[in-house]
Amino acid sequence: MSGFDLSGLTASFNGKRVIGPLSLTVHPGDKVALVGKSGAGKSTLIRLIHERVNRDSSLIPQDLGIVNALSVFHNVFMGQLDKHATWYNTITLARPFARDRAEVNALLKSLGMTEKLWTPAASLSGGQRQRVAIARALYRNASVLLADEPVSALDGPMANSVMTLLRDRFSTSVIALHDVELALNYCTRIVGIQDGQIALDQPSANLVASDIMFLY
Ligand SMILES: Nc1ncnc2c1ncn2[C@@H]1O[C@H](COP(=O)(O)OP(=O)(O)OP(=O)(O)O)[C@@H](O)[C@H]1O
Repeated sequence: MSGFDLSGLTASFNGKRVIGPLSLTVHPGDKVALVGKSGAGKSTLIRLIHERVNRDSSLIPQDLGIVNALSVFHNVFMGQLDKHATWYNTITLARPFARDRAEVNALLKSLGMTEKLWTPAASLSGGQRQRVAIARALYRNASVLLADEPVSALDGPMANSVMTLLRDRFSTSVIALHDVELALNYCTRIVGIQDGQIALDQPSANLVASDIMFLY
């Protein structure tokens, strides 16, 4: 699966509706940026989409989901935990296989983090932790990327290099982004969220940054 057609998406907290009901169709090859002001419902929508497409997606959540007690290697390896037998995962915990070490190392190299393979995640910086979550999503290699502010802790050049990597590695994606320029440069479709509803849905090619500002 690389596209999806979801309807009846709703979320409420304490009896207050924060998303929907809304429908979202994502075609194979769509690279969707979710934009909108803080609290508009972007993270909630990413979570709702993930609940529906789950195993077919690579997820980068806003809280990253990093396990501090584990090494960088093991955090990245978790991206494929459900693809291996239990015995394989158990052996990997103590003594990772050379093929997996090489694959994870290559991913970390593309993210400028080779020397951190065996570092405990607890001792990483915020930007390094974010890159571990990105490496985990790349390692999972699902057909769809769902990401919530995946480059918010990275400096400008690194943010651009990671967005290029994600664009090239995932043909279909939905990425919540607060940086409108990144959204326009790296995504093919802009979906604007306002008060839990879709207030804008246009190809990026038809838009400039000022067209999106009414959402903020
Ligand atoms: N666990 C929760 N309990 C109560 N309210 C919540 C919870 N999670 C989100 N909300 C509320 O739902 C609304 C949408 O939140 P959400 O995190 O989806 O927004 P967002 O667009 O991703 O914001 P940001 O850009 O700041 O991350 C907000 O009003 C928020 O306060």
